[in-house]
Amino acid sequence: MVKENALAWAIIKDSFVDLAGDEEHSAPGVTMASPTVVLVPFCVPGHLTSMLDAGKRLLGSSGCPMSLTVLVTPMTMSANLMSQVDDLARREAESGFDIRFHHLPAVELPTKEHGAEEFIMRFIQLHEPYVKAAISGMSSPVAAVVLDYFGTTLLDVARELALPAYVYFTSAASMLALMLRLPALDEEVAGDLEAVEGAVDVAGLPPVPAGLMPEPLMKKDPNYASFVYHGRRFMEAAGIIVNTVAELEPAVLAAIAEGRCARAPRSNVYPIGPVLSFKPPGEQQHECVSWLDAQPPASVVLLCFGSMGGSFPSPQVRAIADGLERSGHRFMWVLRGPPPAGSPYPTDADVHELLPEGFRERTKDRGFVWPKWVPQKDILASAAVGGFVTHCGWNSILESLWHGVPMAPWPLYAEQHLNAFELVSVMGVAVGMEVDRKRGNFVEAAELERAVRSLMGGGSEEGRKAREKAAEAKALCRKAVEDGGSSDVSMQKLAREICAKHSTQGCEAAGAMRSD
Ligand SMILES: COc1cc(-c2[o+]c3cc(O)cc([O-])c3cc2O[C@@H]2O[C@H](CO)[C@H](O)[C@H](O)[C@H]2O)cc(OC)c1O
Ligand SMILES: O=c1ccn([C@@H]2O[C@H](COP(=O)(O)OP(=O)(O)O)[C@@H](O)[C@H]2O)c(=O)[nH]1
Repeated sequence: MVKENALAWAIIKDSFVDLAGDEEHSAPGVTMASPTVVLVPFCVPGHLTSMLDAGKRLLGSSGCPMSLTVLVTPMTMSANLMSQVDDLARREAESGFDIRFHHLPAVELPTKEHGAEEFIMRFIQLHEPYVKAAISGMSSPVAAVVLDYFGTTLLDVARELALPAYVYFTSAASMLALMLRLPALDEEVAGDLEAVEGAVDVAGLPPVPAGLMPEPLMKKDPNYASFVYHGRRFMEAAGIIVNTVAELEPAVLAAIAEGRCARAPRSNVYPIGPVLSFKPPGEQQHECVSWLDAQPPASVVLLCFGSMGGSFPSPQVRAIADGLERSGHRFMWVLRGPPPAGSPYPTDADVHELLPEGFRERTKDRGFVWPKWVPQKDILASAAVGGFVTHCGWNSILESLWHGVPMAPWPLYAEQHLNAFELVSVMGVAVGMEVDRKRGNFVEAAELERAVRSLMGGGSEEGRKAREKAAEAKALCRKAVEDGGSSDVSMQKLAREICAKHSTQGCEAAGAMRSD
């Protein structure tokens, strides 16, 4: 089972290795004369690929010719991640988009005495001189800088260079609203949020039970302080680009725009989602997808728990197995092995060792247990999948909604309890499931059985509503990214704004860079 604080730390310990370099990869023959938008992602796959895909959409929507320059920060680079970035760079070089990857030098790691998010913030801050030097030395005029939401310290660099800076938010608008609310909430609540009884008020959301707050917000430590810091600094950005769909989170987006979350209106928020990174076509069909192809429509419940989940202690594995067996439904269960010491990422599972005796034999005609990484997007695209038991990572949620698959939320870490709350209590696209956060997010077998039955058509009103709402969400998501849809319009507005700022502020920025 994922231990939330330990997990956050492990992510960092695993990810940070010293790697230096300043190679650049770009499309052959590309000249960088057009203005460039500089992306500064948090270099873990979920953040990097999402920002890159959003950037490509920006190029596609832009009225003026623009290129992208990705500043690759080796701060979060494991050798594996590094090679993934190189693959990505190679693929992009062939994609025809005008994209350049610029590797920043490694910096000395700060001490790790506090939590993961505070560490990330300070580490990004240490990159300031390199980011500034890289931007100042670019051969193309810089139109704008786009920062990861953990990287708001770099707003200082953008200000010094007189460049418009945007924040790219890879999670839900509800989490954004909470972060914008934090500076005021911090003053209102004297002690730790975990001691708050009842609910936390976030405009645009129903009262959020305090027990569902993201883990780093529970205790007022430096880690918590980093979230308050980002929440405050979001207000300085030229705009916040959010991977969400206006029609999925209308109330919370309105509250942000009208200044009911922060102390001032935050009008330049651009919901441009869903930004989903699809792999290039042509790869061989995965075994899981082949198995699904042989199942009836909407008959299989998928259980998959994100990049860091899927490994559970044996009482939980037994409870899942019992719950699935008793539900009587078809299932595809991505069961992973425990992460190696110091890593947050699960290993391939030894299913014979992990599963209760006889379980596979008894369920072989209707169940598929897969011990490794799966192509989750392809699986959710299968007509056979009728429900998704998910850890509620925001990317997984968007992928599920894109395919109209209703969910049963099993949040594990980060902001996922808040996401789960929104799915059930606001969007209505999920059936609630009781997850005992105090017992390491334990779910009892009978509770899983109940949720799966409800989700998959056991006659419950909640399940029927979730299926109906998920189908509606699918239509909303697809419409949003079509020409003239809300996300398309939002992206065009952003592109126009960047072009307009560039033409009016270009001279000022060029002056600021030259004088450095
Ligand atoms: C949004 O609030 C939180 C996010 C995170 C968090 O931290 C993190 C750290 C890493 O070193 C690597 C990561 O991949 C990672 C991811 C992450 O959040 C997830 O990001 C996804 C986008 O890639 C998506 O938005 C998911 O919903 C997030 O859960 C950690 C955290 O507290 C520990 C947060 O409160
Ligand atoms: O076995 C897996 C586990 C995860 N994913 C993908 O990894 C991403 C997970 O991102 P999310 O925001 O849901 O959660 P996180 O892993 O950041 O907690 C999503 O795109 C999933 O489709 C996948 O393809 N196969």
